[in-house]
Amino acid sequence: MDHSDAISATPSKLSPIEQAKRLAAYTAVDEHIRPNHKVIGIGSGSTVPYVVERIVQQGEELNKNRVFIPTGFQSKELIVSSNLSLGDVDQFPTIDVTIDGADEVDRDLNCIKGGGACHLREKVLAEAAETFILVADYRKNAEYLGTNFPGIPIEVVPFAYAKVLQNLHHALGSPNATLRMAKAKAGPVVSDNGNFIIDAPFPPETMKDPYKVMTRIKMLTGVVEVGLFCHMAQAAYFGNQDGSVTIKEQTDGLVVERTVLPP
Ligand SMILES: O=C(CO)[C@H](O)[C@H](O)COP(=O)(O)O
Repeated sequence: MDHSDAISATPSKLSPIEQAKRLAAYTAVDEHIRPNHKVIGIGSGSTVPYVVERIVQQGEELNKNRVFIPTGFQSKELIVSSNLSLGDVDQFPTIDVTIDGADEVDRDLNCIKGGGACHLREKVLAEAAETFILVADYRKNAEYLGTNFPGIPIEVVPFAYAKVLQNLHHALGSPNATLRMAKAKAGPVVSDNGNFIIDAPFPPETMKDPYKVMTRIKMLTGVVEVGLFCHMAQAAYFGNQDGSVTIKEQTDGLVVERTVLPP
């Protein structure tokens, strides 16, 4: 199977955005999930089901000897419903490859994550992985973070949320930081870890140095994890509208870009 499968399979059933997600996911799996990989981290979001779909297509023979580590409730369900073996990072603190979605990726492969409030576990699985790969559609491919996805998701322990919000508003330069509210429940979003999520937008100048802003936020007492992943990804795959895939990858300490053209 190759890149063309992601374009040809039931095209009419998928919207152009969904096709772009699937293209990215299939290409990333084809290039990074090898027969010798036995411990695989599965991220969260709407692109990741295509990652699992492609892994399942690699066949039972390969998958029967593998264990899959989820980043949260959604990916756990995905692994179980795909009849793949479930593990956890406390059993497997070293992961061969983790593939995950992203809310935005910059030219240096830094990214914003946490749109689905899963970024604590996602960062643990990214850090535990020998190789960490991002998959997304073309809308997530940006020069700088904060271009299309303005807020940085921040997981906080519930009793500290008001103090952290105040720190963000008055000391860190994010006057519009807000507590993320649930859509089908009264009150705030509660993460898989029982915590709250703050979304903190920062001015473009600040976002040009995501590592600096990440460390400043992380130093606030009450913050559990920041949805900025700096210097972690080896590559990011973006499915494009024309059926091509743009790949940004680390090569000899530099991020280089290549394109896989449609068949
Ligand atoms: O960080 C995440 C969840 O916390 C997701 O990976 C991110 O929101 C991307 O999701 P999608 O593939 O639906 O665009």
